Amino acid sequence: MAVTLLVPMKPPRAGKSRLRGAFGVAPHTSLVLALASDTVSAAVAAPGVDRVVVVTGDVEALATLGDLGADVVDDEGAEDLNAALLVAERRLFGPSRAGDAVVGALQADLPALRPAELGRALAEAGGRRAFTADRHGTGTTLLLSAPGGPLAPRFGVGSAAAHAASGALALTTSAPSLRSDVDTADDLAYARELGLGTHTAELLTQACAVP
Ligand SMILES: Nc1nc2c(ncn2[C@@H]2O[C@H](COP(=O)(O)OP(=O)(O)OP(=O)(O)O)[C@@H](O)[C@H]2O)c(=O)[nH]1
Ligand SMILES: C=C(OP(=O)(O)O)C(=O)O
Repeated sequence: MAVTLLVPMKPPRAGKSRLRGAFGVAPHTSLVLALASDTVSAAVAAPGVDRVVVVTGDVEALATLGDLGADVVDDEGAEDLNAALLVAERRLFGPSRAGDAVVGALQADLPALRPAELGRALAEAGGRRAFTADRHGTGTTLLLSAPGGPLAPRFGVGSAAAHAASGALALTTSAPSLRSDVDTADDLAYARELGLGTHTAELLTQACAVP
């Protein structure tokens, strides 16, 4: 079963506004890129993942994610996150989603992500449309289609309940690193306890070293 993971991202200067200043003097774009670099590196290495595709309105600003093994594609001016995912799904698989490929959406702010935990979630889904809720139980960090089926994303406030209501299976595998997206400074502290990936850890060290 081939799994392609879409990783939606606003242009880095615009995204993750709630984290502005959380890394002291580090530029905001560096912070957004570090979080995404750790996410992409782990996703590319996860068992069962064939392809990782970053979907964004600013391909140029995120080109370095290509060096980590992701493809970076334009969201064609999509108006929001769900629309950007639909644009990429259509672009990669065509309008009818023929074949048995699984498409997923993975949040770009999972700096503690462990490849094995993502692999366990894919294995538990086992070809069913499924999702992982974030550690608060309200948001969604990963949504997977059934083979050949539509992703039908419902990201946004209360997305875990929305995905469950749409018939997606709530995965129960213990995967703290997959559930720990970083929207706030508190989330960053939590991910730090789990163990940050090298890009985010190094940026944090540099930011703290500057008086
Ligand atoms: N390509 C694309 N990605 C988006 C869009 N809107 C949100 N995203 C991305 O989807 C993910 C989750 O979105 P949000 O939780 O709203 O995150 P955010 O807007 O970056 O963060 P805040 O500004 O703190 O709310 C983030 O990686 C966003 O950058 C969009 O219109 N297009
Ligand atoms: C958009 C979502 O993510 P976040 O927690 O980053 O706002 C979501 O969980 O649906």
